[in-house]
Amino acid sequence: MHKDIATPIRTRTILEKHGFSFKKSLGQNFLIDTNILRRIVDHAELTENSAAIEIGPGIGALTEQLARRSKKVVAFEIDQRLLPILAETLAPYPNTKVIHEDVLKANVKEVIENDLSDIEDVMVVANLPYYVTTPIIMKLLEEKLAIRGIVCMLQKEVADRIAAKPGTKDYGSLSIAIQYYTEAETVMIVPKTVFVPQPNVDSAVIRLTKRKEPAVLVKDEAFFFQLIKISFAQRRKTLLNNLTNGLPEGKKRKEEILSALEQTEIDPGRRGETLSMEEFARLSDHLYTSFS
Ligand SMILES: C[S@@+](CC[C@H](N)C(=O)[O-])C[C@H]1O[C@@H](n2cnc3c(N)ncnc32)[C@H](O)[C@@H]1O
Repeated sequence: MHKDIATPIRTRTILEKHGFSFKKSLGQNFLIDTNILRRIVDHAELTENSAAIEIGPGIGALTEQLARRSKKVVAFEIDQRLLPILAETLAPYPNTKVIHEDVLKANVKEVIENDLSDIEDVMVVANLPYYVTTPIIMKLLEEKLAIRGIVCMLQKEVADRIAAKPGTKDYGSLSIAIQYYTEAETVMIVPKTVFVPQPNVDSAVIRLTKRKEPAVLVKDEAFFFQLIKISFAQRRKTLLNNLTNGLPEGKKRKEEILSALEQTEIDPGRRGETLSMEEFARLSDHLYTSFS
């Protein structure tokens, strides 16, 4: 077995040897604790027949643990300066492949079809760059990729919002958008001390297990998500207020909204944060029909 990358001394040695300096703008906070990395990988429940897609391998600390526990790892790294480092640290792991690309611009579907065509079980596992956490997760879910789920480290505050239930202060459009596609749970809280440099915020690991079907079936997905965004536009306002301000202009708009609320048995005085996803779905279908 090769020496673990993720120890404070080994990480420092590798970085110094290559004269690497962290770029805050790329969310570069590297993990230096092998135990934490192993526990992250545990939560992905990989087998020797699984593949992992990693976003932002850094110097390969998580990649190494994934390579030991799966058949193949494909990692997207935006920072060219890390490529020679990764070539060195991942040399003992021929089942790894690094793609030098911004994951937000990458064709991940094609990578799964080409590089992982022989693999049935694909998980995304990552210590995400915090400046683009939400766009990355939403991209992976909206593109309806053939993956079992996502296990990723992110800001604790974002993890709380993603896993929040109706009626709580963290519940909002992000909770619904992600829980529409997945079952979301926070599986670990991670202290700042296991990163170099230490981030300013607390971190958590979440597991998103993809649903076979979305959590609710709606007539029009785009309208459903638009309705949710509008319903949370001003959290302190009532649903009726937010909907009247946010939905497209129309002569009878307010009456239509009131009638849809009445028919779906939703009190117009409630706030968006109290509505379950099922209630939003019912309301969305009613309004969609009366608006089109
Ligand atoms: C939080 S660090 C994680 C590094 C390593 N996986 C670890 O756990 O130590 C985030 C990594 O994502 C990379 N990164 C940032 N933005 C990216 C993007 N848009 N696409 C791919 N990689 C990105 C950074 O260069 C950095 O290596």
